[in-house]
Amino acid sequence: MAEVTLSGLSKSFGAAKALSDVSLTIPDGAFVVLLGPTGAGKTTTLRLIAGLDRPDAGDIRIGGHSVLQDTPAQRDVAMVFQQYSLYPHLTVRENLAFPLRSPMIALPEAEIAKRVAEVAAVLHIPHKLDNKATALSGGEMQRVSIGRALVRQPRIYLMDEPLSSLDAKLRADLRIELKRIHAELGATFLYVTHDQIEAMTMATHVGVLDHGRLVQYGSPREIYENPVSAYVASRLGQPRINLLPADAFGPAPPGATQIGLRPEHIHVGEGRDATIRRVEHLGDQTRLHLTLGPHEMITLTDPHTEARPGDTLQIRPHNPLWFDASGNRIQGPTP
Ligand SMILES: Nc1ncnc2c1ncn2[C@@H]1O[C@H](COP(=O)(O)OP(=O)(O)OP(=O)(O)O)[C@@H](O)[C@H]1O
Repeated sequence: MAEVTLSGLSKSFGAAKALSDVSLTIPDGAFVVLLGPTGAGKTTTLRLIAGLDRPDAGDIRIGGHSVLQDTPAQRDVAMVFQQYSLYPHLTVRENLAFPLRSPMIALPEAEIAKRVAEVAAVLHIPHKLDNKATALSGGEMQRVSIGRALVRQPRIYLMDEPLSSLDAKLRADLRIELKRIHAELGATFLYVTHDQIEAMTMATHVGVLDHGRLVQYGSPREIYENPVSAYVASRLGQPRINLLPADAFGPAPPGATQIGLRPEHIHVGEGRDATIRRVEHLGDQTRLHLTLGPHEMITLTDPHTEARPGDTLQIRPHNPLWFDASGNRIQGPTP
């Protein structure tokens, strides 16, 4: 286990700047989730820490020691990719044991057998241990990929959307398992996901990347409740935060050009008339799609709502977020 410190990390690929001056400390035992749209630099960050790419500038320290001169194996980190990477001709048992037989680790066979059995149980694949990797479903292969990282008990786990190819049930099960492994082993995780629920439920810290820059780093709650910009605010929250012209409900604080409204910022029962366009029952939430003058918004409502498309209701903002012309957050009173 170890603290990871990135200082002034930059990386370009030709003319494309993948990371710009990223500084970030991942405390020992933290579960850090990186968020950002495609191309923001998430995978590049993981690859630099793993030693699969070299930064153009900056330093990477693990446990206080710069690892820039270390090989990937010496760094003692395990990376799980979005796409499974198994040896197809080996069985699941052999795939899981493989990292433990490398010259740098070379554990006794009895210890290997024990770790393989433990990890297979965690990932619900003990009955598949003697199958060839090619005889597995996609979800099973991905579990074996995760298992290959877990058996090693590295100092740091780097995971790049490891659950995105799995079905919803398995994803939910493995989310709980990963969180349990994190809590039990006290391991340090750096984890990339586009999945809201993974970010909110697993992260101790969230880092938001925008075009290779780290724009905010804090607890999931801080990022959700106190975003520094409209961009950050749009990264968390389902439905997504509604961004409307600042004067959509009346006077706005000086400098504000946009008002940001999450469902909890929308008070229903008084204010401006909004028309219901659609009532969307998603099982775990019921969404109202609203039209407010020329604007469209989405909010949440009671699952047993009697509301119908075409109905009108009154809404007003309640402690909304305000943003200036550059999208930066500004503090302001509720109008
Ligand atoms: N090997 C490479 N060669 C050229 N350009 C690259 C390479 N790897 C990454 N890039 C570029 O660097 C930028 C950041 O890429 P990166 O893969 O880190 O993004 P990401 O946030 O992980 O995106 P995604 O969510 O799609 O995985 C992108 O513009 C990408 O095209």
